[in-house]
Amino acid sequence: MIEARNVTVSYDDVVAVDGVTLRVSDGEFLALVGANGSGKTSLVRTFNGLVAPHEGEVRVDDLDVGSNPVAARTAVGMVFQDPRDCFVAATVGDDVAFGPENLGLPRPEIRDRVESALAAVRMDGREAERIDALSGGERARVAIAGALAMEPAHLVLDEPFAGLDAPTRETVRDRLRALHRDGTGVVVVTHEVGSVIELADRVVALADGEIALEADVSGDAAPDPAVADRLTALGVPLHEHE
Ligand SMILES: Nc1ncnc2c1ncn2[C@@H]1O[C@H](COP(=O)(O)OP(=O)(O)OP(=O)(O)O)[C@@H](O)[C@H]1O
Repeated sequence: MIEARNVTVSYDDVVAVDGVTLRVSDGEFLALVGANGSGKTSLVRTFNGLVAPHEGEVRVDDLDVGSNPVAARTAVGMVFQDPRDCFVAATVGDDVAFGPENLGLPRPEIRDRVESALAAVRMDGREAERIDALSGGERARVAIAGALAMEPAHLVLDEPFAGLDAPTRETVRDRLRALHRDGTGVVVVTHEVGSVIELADRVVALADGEIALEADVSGDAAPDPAVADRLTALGVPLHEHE
């Protein structure tokens, strides 16, 4: 479980996250939504210690993240909005293998994980390609594959659909659906609610660093109209044209 208690994150005089308390259960699929600048990225970065809360605390599997950063990063895999800085190897295959190698897994298992993670983002068979020769969308896909290959208990993806073409979006969505079905906790940070609502158990919307809406949407073919109205009012309509 990921548990943020009364978390505040500030940058100089900007309060990005303002006293948020949020629990993400094991195996839960949470859509964390909100307009640009509402604090989504800052909040999730506290989940594995990339950002330290200025107030409050974050616990993962009942361990304080600040004092157990390695455990937190193993339990909570994160894919960034801008993956440019997160590559550690020159080629696609070596980059995706890096995390599993650090877990000390046997070679065949590493190979299987890399293959499966690359297939999930429609990059199968491209292990030997250089990352610096890939397009932005392809790099985003490799970043997702790198996190998938770690098979963390919780996977946090920050705007995972940005820059992906329609078939790849569908493939990534299918993989997230399958991961959730198999028990992985998934947190998708997005301002496109419509792209994840069918997959999610719960939607939490942030506005000005605070939780403005929390709604159970599991099993709903279409969310409650009141929830849809509220999301529109918060600047994150279910459908882009609203
Ligand atoms: N490194 C930083 N330094 C200064 N201010 C920052 C920094 N990161 C975020 N902020 C500010 O904190 C607030 C929340 O930003 P954050 O990126 O967490 O929100 P967000 O909901 O993820 O937004 P977006 O969808 O645009 O990524 C914004 O006002 C933003 O400008």
